[in-house]
Amino acid sequence: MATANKNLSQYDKATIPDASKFRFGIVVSEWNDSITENLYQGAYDALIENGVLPSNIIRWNVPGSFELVYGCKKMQDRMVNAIIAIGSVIQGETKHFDFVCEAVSQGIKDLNVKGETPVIFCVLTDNTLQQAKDRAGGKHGNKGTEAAIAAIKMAELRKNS
Ligand SMILES: Nc1c(NC[C@H](O)[C@H](O)[C@H](O)CO)[nH]c(=O)[nH]c1=O
Ligand SMILES: CC(=O)[C@@H](O)COP(=O)(O)O
Repeated sequence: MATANKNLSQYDKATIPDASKFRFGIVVSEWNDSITENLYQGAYDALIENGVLPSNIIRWNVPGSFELVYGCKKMQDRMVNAIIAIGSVIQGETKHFDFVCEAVSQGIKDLNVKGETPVIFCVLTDNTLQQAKDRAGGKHGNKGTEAAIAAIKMAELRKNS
């Protein structure tokens, strides 16, 4: 189902595990920070709404989405139950968009394969700034909220596995 047909901020609270004992790392790209700050706020608010203590949320910033992979790799060395990687990649004039998106998605996939701490892919890859705005608290909701819920569910899966 395309994002246009759902709201990224909607979830059934009854299906969310108790997150009060979990610790989360959030690594945030500074590129397109008008978007990434909205994504972070959506993720932070959803974690708090589901019982996570503010002191159990660790935030690090990285320059761009390409550096999310390194930042999340180092975050995996910390005592957190799950990690959220937040970025916004927007198509420019060149093929650079393709290389950044590929590197980040493959890199975060690799961290999930090789590491013990789940890393949630909260990286928007949009054709336009408007598409990014629509998915970072706009008409399609907030991808950060969706990512926080995924992080809680994956932390619970890791605990029970
Ligand atoms: N164009 C975007 C970038 N580009 C920067 C790279 O992510 C990286 O920081 C640079 O190549 C140095 O290694 N990053 C984004 O997050 N979003 C963009 O739209
Ligand atoms: C995703 C990017 O790196 C891109 O926004 C950079 O813009 P350009 O392709 O015009 O250099």
